[in-house]
Amino acid sequence: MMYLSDILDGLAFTELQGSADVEITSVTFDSRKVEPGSLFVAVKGTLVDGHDYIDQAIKSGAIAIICEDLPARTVAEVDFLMVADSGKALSIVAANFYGQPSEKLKLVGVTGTNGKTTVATLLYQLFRDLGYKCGLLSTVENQVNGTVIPSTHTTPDPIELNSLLAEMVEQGCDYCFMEVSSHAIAQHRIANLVFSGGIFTNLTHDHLDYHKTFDSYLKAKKAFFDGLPKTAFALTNSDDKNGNVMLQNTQAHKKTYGLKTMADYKARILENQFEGLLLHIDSEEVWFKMVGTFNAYNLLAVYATAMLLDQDKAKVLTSLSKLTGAEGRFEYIVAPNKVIGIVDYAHTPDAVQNVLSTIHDIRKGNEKVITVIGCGGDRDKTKRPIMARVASEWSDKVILTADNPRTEDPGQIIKDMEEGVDPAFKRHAVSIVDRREAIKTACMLANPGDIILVAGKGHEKYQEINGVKNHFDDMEELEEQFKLLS
Ligand SMILES: CC(=O)N[C@H]1[C@@H](OP(=O)(O)OP(=O)(O)OC[C@H]2O[C@@H](n3ccc(=O)[nH]c3=O)[C@H](O)[C@@H]2O)O[C@H](CO)[C@@H](O)[C@@H]1O[C@H](C)C(=O)N[C@@H](C)C(=O)N[C@H](CCC(=O)O)C(=O)O
Ligand SMILES: Nc1ncnc2c1ncn2[C@@H]1O[C@H](COP(=O)(O)OP(=O)(O)OP(=O)(O)O)[C@@H](O)[C@H]1O
Ligand SMILES: N[C@H](CCC[C@H](N)C(=O)O)C(=O)O
Ligand SMILES: [Mg+2]
Repeated sequence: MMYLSDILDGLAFTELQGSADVEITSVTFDSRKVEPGSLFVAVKGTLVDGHDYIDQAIKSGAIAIICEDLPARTVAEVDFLMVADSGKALSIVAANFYGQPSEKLKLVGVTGTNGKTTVATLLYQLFRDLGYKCGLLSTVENQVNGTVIPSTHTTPDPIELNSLLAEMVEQGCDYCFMEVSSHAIAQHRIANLVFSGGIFTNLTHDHLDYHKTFDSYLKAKKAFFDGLPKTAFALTNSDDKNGNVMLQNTQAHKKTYGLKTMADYKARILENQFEGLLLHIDSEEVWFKMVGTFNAYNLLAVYATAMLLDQDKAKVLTSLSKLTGAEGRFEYIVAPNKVIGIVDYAHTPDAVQNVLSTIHDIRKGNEKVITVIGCGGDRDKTKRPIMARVASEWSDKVILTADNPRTEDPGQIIKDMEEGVDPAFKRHAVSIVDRREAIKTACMLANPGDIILVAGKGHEKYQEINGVKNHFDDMEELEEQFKLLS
């Protein structure tokens, strides 16, 4: 049994009416999920204002309301608590409601533009292999020690987040590795969690629709490190231009990793091939199954984290050398006629550049590179022409197509992309709106040995059009087409 007074610890509020001694059945910020006895937290969102749904919440049985502004009509039996920031308040009461689960395991957060899913997944796989019970919160999926729970966000909302952490504690997990998105930091989804460590991967162009400027995107990421406790470690990529900025104001133990600059944890690439990476890492030479320079960074970040968490070096390197990371990240298949198909979640200019330069570095000869790429609707429009430019400059042929159009016209998204293709590369580029047709055309154009990169959707099993998610799987499409190539 949980009383309102039990879940207000750490919350600065003014109580206007009612009594904190009411029993709370659930906490929610969505009036549609209110049930009798719920505490409803009214949050000002990006589309609508949760305060407009207070009446609805009360009708559905809410017994207490947390809000920033008092509604015109209040109800005597309902407790109203006024706070300065409902988003922050939501995180505080959610953590209290679920018994502060982040304090009961070692929680490690990964932030940065690219590489979060890869690093968090590798850590989860590594620590399970080392014998620990673990949890994972990621874009691809959430996991509680092997049990998969589908994920809808890179970082869940505070209620789902704390409820998943509580489940991990219940199942006896020692660690949880989670992605920390910039949206989550800005919306205080992670406020009030107790982290044992934070990892920074890199910062490049993304999400400017939401953060408006690169500087405010940077500040959002930095806020995660600013908020880490003294007992935590803060591990940054010292080769990234903003790597050290992240640690400027943190009180956590500062640690660095890098391939080029001075760092606490260093590695050097000895071989970079389709079959994997040979790294000189912390005085050892080890083969890994992961491909490309960007994965050398991811592997080094994971290795450094394992060291900071006091794991045995030899065991860590042996285990890491076997791992292949997350689904839909540089996954490849080979057709009977030796055409190679790669599915990769590259959906930022930097990721597209990284994956294509990796393909260039590791191809055996002069095989053609054919890239199929689109950009998501209702997301950062400014990255569209840049992604198309990078793709056309680094490919022998590029097919611009739809990604998740969401509520936008896919033809218009492709037009935005076309703007970025330099005239010198125009002859390399064609536009085919239908993604299935685009993949099919790439397969028809490929000769034995050529490489087809299908970028942007990685693990996604759907294409979202006007709020409907239709089944679509890049790898499945390639497999179908590859059956016909002999
Ligand atoms: C732009 C954005 O980030 N939106 C997120 C945000 O919603 P919001 O506050 O803007 O919601 P809103 O629709 O304006 O509603 C405001 C409030 O009114 C409430 N409401 C609304 C309607 C109603 O009938 N009753 C009601 O109570 C809502 O529950 C909400 O509390 O907070 C919600 C709860 O956490 C999120 O589900 C929602 O994610 C939307 C669906 C989304 O697409 N988010 C993406 C952009 C996102 O968060 N991506 C990041 C990063 C991706 C990455 O780089 O990996 C992620 O972490 O996944
Ligand atoms: N360390 C890295 N540096 C740059 N690019 C990377 C790095 N790791 C992965 N990538 C590229 O970015 C893509 C996405 O990787 P990943 O899913 O690990 O990133 P993410 O940060 O979780 O992305 P999201 O913001 O969507 O959650 C990969 O498919 C690859 O092309
Ligand atoms: N986590 C990223 C995913 C982008 C994936 C791409 N397929 C798209 O739909 O834009 C985002 O929310 O921006
Ligand atoms: Mg991710």
